[in-house]
Amino acid sequence: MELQIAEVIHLNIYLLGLLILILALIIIASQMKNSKINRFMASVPGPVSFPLIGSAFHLINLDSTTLPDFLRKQLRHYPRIAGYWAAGKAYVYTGDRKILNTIFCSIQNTHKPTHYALFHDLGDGIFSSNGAEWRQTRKQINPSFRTEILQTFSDSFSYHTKVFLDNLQQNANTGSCVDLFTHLHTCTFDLVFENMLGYRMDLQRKKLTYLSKDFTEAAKMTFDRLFNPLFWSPWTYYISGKQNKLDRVARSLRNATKNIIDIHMERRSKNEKNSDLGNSSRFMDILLNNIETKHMSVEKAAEEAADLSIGGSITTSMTVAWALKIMAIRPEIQNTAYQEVMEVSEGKEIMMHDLSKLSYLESVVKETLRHYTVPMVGRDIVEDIQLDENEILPAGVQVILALFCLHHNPELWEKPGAFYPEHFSPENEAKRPKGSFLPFLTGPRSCPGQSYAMQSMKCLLANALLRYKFSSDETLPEDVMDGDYSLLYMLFPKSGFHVRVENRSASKTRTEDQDCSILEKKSLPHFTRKHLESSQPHFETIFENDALRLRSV
Ligand code: HEM
Repeated sequence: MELQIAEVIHLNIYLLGLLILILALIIIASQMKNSKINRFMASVPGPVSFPLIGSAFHLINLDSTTLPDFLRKQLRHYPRIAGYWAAGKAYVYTGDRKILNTIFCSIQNTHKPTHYALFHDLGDGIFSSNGAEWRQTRKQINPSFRTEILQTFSDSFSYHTKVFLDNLQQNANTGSCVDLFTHLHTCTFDLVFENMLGYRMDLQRKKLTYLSKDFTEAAKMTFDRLFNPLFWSPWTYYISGKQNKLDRVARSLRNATKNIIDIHMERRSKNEKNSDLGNSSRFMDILLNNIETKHMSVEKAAEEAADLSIGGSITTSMTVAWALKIMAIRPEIQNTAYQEVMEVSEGKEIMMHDLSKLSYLESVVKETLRHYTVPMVGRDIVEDIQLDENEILPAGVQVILALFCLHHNPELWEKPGAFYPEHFSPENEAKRPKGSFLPFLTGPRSCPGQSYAMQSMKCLLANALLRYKFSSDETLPEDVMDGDYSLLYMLFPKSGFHVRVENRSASKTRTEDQDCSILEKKSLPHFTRKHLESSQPHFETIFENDALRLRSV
């Protein structure tokens, strides 16, 4: 008996010893890791840091409207890199070209930080996913952005551009201003729904602008939440009543994408496969194939579709709205772009194959993106990155990658604060070091929709210039960084996108002459006319009911 007790005591001491050893190893490992982080943070400049709160007090006034000014000060004080401590966590902020390119191109460091989870309410798909799930989705969707697929969107671009321009006609020659944003956002929703999800919603034709308005409101709420730590907890957000509102809007977009998927699946089950639909690389086919092979639930596919519709519509519409607003304020830029479009079009509508000839217009789009694109993105560093010979960015820090600072760095841009399309003339582009302009990022987690975006934006702008002249009484600040913006994925002007629209009498374009029914018949890239007509009433009913239900809540 005594022997047994001694054995138990002996065993317990042994286990206790093992436990202490494991704990000691964990503490040493974490200290080693932290000391790496501590060493790195001590080596980079940054604001003073106090125990517990770190440098968080610097962020007290930061919100979606003060962000541009904050970024500007960062650029001035810490042009290369800065370190911040907040709530015991190390944050690194950088707008440096070399560092940005090194981080973006790192295959291991594609993780998005936890705050991206706040965007799950709007769409819980590729935009915020991480690890194996992200890798798998990304690999699968990449082919749906190939040139040969994009080329099939040509008629669809023409059709929706034409509807957008027709809708603007009621504001033409009235002398009063129209806010372009909702018009454009509804148009780019139509484009993404049709080209990516294989469904013609015709929101513009039906004047269903609520999707743009509700979604914009929900996105604004999410960005406000991002800057308000009080609302980061689901509980406080729920109690504030905001979560309910957000859910309602998000449900509307999710229902839309889920209904589109249901319609496609129904067709597939009835063997109504379009000959060029079944195994193609189009985005919707990829989702449907994944559902059929049970690699993805219908709900997950709807989330992916919602994410893509958001990412693809708000960014392109905002860029086009900015470019038109700027050309309205700066007639000399508008005239040069118009002359180029006229030469290329020879009086006809600009089609997709004409776009590569519009180099000045492309410079205008790029200069617009330089100023107003997504100003910053975040990454969690999960594996050490060698920044240069003597500098390692350690795993465990979160980085804020400030494209805004890169795009306004006086060492890279001749006139950083001016709107100057000549920054993108072939000579100036050749002089600038590689990786100075990253509106779509670079590397494995860059924007897959870059070519789609450039083509759809140029198509909208070129045809808009052919048909209308834009003007405005607003002025641009001498230094673009002095403007009043809020963060809405990109920089959104507080004054909106109000411009006057006038018909260009001398240049009646083919778009104007053309009977829309011809375009309607031409512009069905995914389905035959029969497919669209048969499904349209079904979907419209579901969607409009949703709209009514939402409005009545
Ligand atoms: C002017 C237009 C656009 C701009 C400036 C833009 C910019 C960006 C940026 C900066 C990111 C990275 C975001 C981050 O890491 O936090 C991104 C990601 C993404 N974009 Fe775009 N984008 C545009 C248009 C589009 C379009 C038209 C589509 C699709 C039709 C699209 C689809 C996506 C997707 C799916 C991602 C997530 C990629 C991933 O995480 O692997 N974007 N975009």
